[in-house]
Order: sequence, then C-alpha cells, then structure tokens
Amino acid sequence: MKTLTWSTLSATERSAALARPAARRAPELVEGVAAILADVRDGGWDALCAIAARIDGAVPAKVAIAPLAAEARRSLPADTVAAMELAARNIRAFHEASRPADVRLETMPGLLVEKAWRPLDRVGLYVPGGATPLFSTLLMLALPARAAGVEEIIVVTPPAANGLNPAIALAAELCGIDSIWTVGGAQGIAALAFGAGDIPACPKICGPGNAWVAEAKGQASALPGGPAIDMPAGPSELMVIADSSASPARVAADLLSQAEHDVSAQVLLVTTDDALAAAVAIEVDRQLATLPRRAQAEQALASGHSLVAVDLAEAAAIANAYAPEHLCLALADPEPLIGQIRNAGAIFAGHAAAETFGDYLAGSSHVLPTDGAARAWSGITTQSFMKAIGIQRVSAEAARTLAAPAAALARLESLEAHARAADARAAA
Ligand SMILES: NC(=O)c1ccc[n+]([C@@H]2O[C@H](COP(=O)([O-])OP(=O)(O)OC[C@H]3O[C@@H](n4cnc5c(N)ncnc54)[C@H](O)[C@@H]3O)[C@@H](O)[C@H]2O)c1
Ligand SMILES: N[C@H](CO)Cc1c[nH]c[nH+]1
Ligand SMILES: [Zn+2]
Repeated sequence: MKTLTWSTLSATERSAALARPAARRAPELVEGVAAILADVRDGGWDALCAIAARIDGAVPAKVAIAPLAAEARRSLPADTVAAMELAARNIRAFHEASRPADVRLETMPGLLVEKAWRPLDRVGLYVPGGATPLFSTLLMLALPARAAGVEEIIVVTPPAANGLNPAIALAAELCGIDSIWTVGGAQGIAALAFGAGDIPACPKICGPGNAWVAEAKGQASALPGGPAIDMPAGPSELMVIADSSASPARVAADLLSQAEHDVSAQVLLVTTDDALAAAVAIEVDRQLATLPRRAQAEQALASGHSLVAVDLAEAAAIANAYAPEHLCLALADPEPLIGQIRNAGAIFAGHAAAETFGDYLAGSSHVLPTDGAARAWSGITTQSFMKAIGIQRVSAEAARTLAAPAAALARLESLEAHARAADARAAA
C-alpha cells in the first residue's frame, strides 16, 4: 500500500486520497441499472425472468427453507451450526433490547402528545450472494426486522449452483423465514420495488450488495412512489486508525478482511507512526500471498493507501471527512478518540476488537452505510423496520387555551381555513 503524508497534501490531493473507487458508479453501470429497473417495472415477471436468466443463468424460484435447513443441519459441522446459533442469539438479544421507546408528554395541561412506534407491515430484504453467499447478512437483517415486529419478510438472493445455499437456508430458519426467492442483483431489487409475479412490491427494501445492488436501491427509491430504503450500503470499506502500539499483523489482517469482499471494496490505514505504515505494507503482502480470494483483495487494495497523520486529532479529522463504513481504532487507549468520531458506520475499539467479530456475532447489525453515507445515515437497527406515529389528545379546556394562538399563527401564514378550524374549538 502506498504511503502519503497528510500534512503535505494539497486540498485536491486530500480529496483524491479519500475518493471512493470510480467503478462503483461507472456510467455503464448506472445506465444498465436504469434499464433493468424500467424493464422489470414495465414487463413484470416475464421481463424479470429474461434478465435473471441472461445475467445469472437462472430463472427466479421460490425455494422452501425447511428441507434445505434440515440438510444444512445434517451436513455442516456441529460447531459451525452452534456458531450460527450463537450469532443469532446475540443479534436477537441486542435488537430486542434496542427497540425504540414510545414517548408521551403533556406539553401543556390537558395536551398529551405521543410518539408511538409501529412495525412496517412488509419489508423486502436483499441478501448478497454473487461472490459468496452471505448468510450472516440474512441474520443481520431479518432478526432486527423480527425484533421490530414485522410480519411479512420477503427475501431475495442470487441463485446458487443448486438453487439456494444451505447455510442461507439455515440462517433463514433461525429467523423464522419459510421461503426465499432466488433472484439477485439490480433485477432482485426491481422485483422487490415494483413486484413481479408472486413477488410482492415492498414499501421498504433493506440490505447491502455490490455496486449494482446499491445503485438499484438508490434509483428505485428516487422514483415517484418508489420504495423507502434502509441506506446506501454498497461494497465494504474499512479505515484503521493505528498508533505505534498496534500489531502490523493484526492491522493487515483487518484490512484484508474487508478487501477480500469485492474488487470495489476499499481499505485505508491512518497512522501516527510511519514505521507502522511500512510494517503493515509488508504484512499485507505476506498475508495476501496465501489468501484464497487474493485476486479480489489485490484489486481492492489498489484503491487503498496509508495516510500518515501528525497526531490522533488529525487522524480523527480524516476519519470524519471519509466517513468509513467500519472504523477500527487500533490504539493503546481508544476511549478518548471515540468521542471525536462523528462519521462512521461502526467503531471497533482497541486491539482485541476484530472487525470480523462485528461481521458475524457481536450483536449489532453489520449492514452499514458506505460511500460516505455514514455522514447522514445509520446502520440497520430495529428502528429501520419501524415508523413512528404521532398521536395528540386534547382536553376541552386545553383546546380553549390553544385556539387563539393557533388561529393567530394560521393567519400569519394566510391560511384562513386553518384559523377557523382552531376558532371552532375556542368555546369547546
Ligand atoms: N455495506 C454493507 O453493510 C455490506 C454488508 C455485506 C456485504 N456488503 C457488500 O456486498 C457485496 C456482495 O457482492 P456480491 O457481488 O458478492 O453479491 P451481490 O449479491 O451483491 O451481487 C451479485 C449480483 O450482482 C449482479 N451483477 C454482477 N455483475 C453484474 C454485471 N456486470 N451486470 C449486471 N449485473 C451484475 C448479478 O445479478 C449478481 O447475482 C460486496 O460488495 C460486499 O462488500 C456490504
Ligand atoms: N463486512 C461486511 C459488511 O461490509 C459484512 C460481512 C458479511 N460476511 C462477512 N462480512
Ligand atoms: Zn466482512
């Protein structure tokens, strides 16, 4: 990885150093996604089948979970099944504990204002499965949705060689999901957005994916009447802030863990110690040599580099400017820096906190904003699957008090009908 010293860079060089890979929004990808969305919206099931067959070599199918999950329980090692159950327990526990609370406040005597949370009726979930089937992402989406109380969960994922990967089926069973549609990419998002055949249109689509999937969610949600989405969640990103106490081998391992996801993934090291940057670069090369997904990781590493910061305050400013999906604080004492981070999808504090623990089983969702979206968006929470309804209860006495000021404000906006509706309560 190339090393750059932040304080010597011009403003243009700094923004180039923090730029996301251009391939994520290449014009042919943006146009290709628009065409897929339009075809599925206008052509329904037949168009969906034609696109899915052309891109992924299979027509979408609704796969029943029970037999495949039973097969997974028979064929997977017992400790792997136990590991998935452990992950499910932690994710369920964390999300059930983090359901948002209703608020009821008497803002004035007799005027009771409430915010009441309700689950969405139906959500569409996208589970990535192009390069490898990410069963963990199903747990990270469906368990928060269940904790929110969503009743109808529609899941799509790219087809595997034999239809559906058994590990995804096992994860589905742990989430109480009884079938999954095997359709992925932009066409999978289009099916959830507009409905196609027996796949119903969903008011909200959640889940991460590659650049095609992320672009499709963005375009579908921007259409008039289009679905809501959880967040922009595309190819994985990791920034590590490290001081001289960090282990080059662990930092390199964390960087490679995200680089192996996708050729469009991005990993960055920010360090106050230029000797560490050099040692990490050597470790990255050493570990890369034996990595099965070396080709993907190498391509991802081409968009990453090491940035040398004068101190940790500058490192925090770089992180806030970049807004990484994942931020590892490989520091002797990460606590003082945590408070300085405003923009990150998730923080992994200290040398023991492997990002991989968060990916699989710590408990919070690994579905997180990418592409700088962490400046304004959160990762998946129970709240992602809920909405709040405001309720107002007004006593007759409170109405008499409120009528005149409400009418005055309405007349200031030249909205006479509003004012009269308030006046009508003046003698309630
Ligand atoms: N941000 C997050 O929270 C998060 C979480 C998990 C995974 N991820 C990311 O999810 C992604 C998973 O990617 P993946 O590719 O393995 O699976 P995927 O399911 O996201 O995408 C695979 C699908 O993309 C479509 N596709 C691929 N190339 C295409 C092309 N040239 N034209 C048209 N369609 C094409 C195909 O339909 C294919 O089935 C990775 O980038 C990973 O980093 C992100
Ligand atoms: N790191 C990914 C989010 O960017 C999530 C994941 C799934 N499996 C392994 N990792
Ligand atoms: Zn990961």
